[in-house]
Amino acid sequence: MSLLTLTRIDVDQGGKQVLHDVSLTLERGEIVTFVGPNGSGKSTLMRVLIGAIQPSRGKVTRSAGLKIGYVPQKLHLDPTLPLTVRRFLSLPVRVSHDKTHAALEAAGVGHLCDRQMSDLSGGQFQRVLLARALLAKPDLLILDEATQGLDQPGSADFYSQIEKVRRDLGCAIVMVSHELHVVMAASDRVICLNGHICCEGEPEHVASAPEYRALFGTGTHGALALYRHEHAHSHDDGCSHDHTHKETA
Ligand SMILES: Nc1ncnc2c1ncn2[C@@H]1O[C@H](COP(=O)(O)OP(=O)(O)OP(=O)(O)O)[C@@H](O)[C@H]1O
Repeated sequence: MSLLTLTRIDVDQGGKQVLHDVSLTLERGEIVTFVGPNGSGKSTLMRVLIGAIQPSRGKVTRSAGLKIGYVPQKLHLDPTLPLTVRRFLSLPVRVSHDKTHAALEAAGVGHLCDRQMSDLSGGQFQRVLLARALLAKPDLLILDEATQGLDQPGSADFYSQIEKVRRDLGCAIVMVSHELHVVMAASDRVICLNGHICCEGEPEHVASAPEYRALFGTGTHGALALYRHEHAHSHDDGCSHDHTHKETA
């Protein structure tokens, strides 16, 4: 059975229709990325998936007992507050040391357990937020522009960690991002949103679709092809994704 299905949903906000006639099925273990211009309804759709917004029309069907983990864009913590990573993960509900450690390991930051939250880099902080979302062992992990503010190598590393999370834990992953070339390379399916679903499919298919090109131009297609080439290469020799920086700068 599918994890979650949206059937012909509309969402009205502030007297305006933000989403129109959106239908979507999420399967176990797939990575789906939403792209779309500013104001195209991406965050609104994530809120519908989480259950924070009810659609005005249409139907949302969730599989029984579906567990969702959410990684926000950013989280502001008072920098003067002494708070270790371990304690942060135990707020508001106390979590065992083993579970904390397993979640941090899955997010690629097992070594940061005793560090102060205020000392973490942007990339480390987002991975701790990822670990927090993994604590509940979600079937579906939702990331809403989780790499905003990270530089390009930092984002590429973060998304390669996301692929690892999917491999290790088998959860489905839904992401929103503006970093088309980086995110698309990690996705099984890309959905281009502009108030409605303009086009969807495998990354190459969407990147060459006229609807996508009308919104984003043609520039990202070359970058995507390069990234995919480099990406495959990096698995072979074990080097990092840093070289994507020079390819796409
Ligand atoms: N609570 C609300 N009340 C009124 N309008 C809203 C509300 N939430 C969202 N909107 C409007 O809905 C539209 C879609 O917003 P949303 O944040 O979902 O877009 P987005 O694609 O995530 O944008 P961005 O890429 O800039 O983050 C925007 O025009 C926004 O102003």
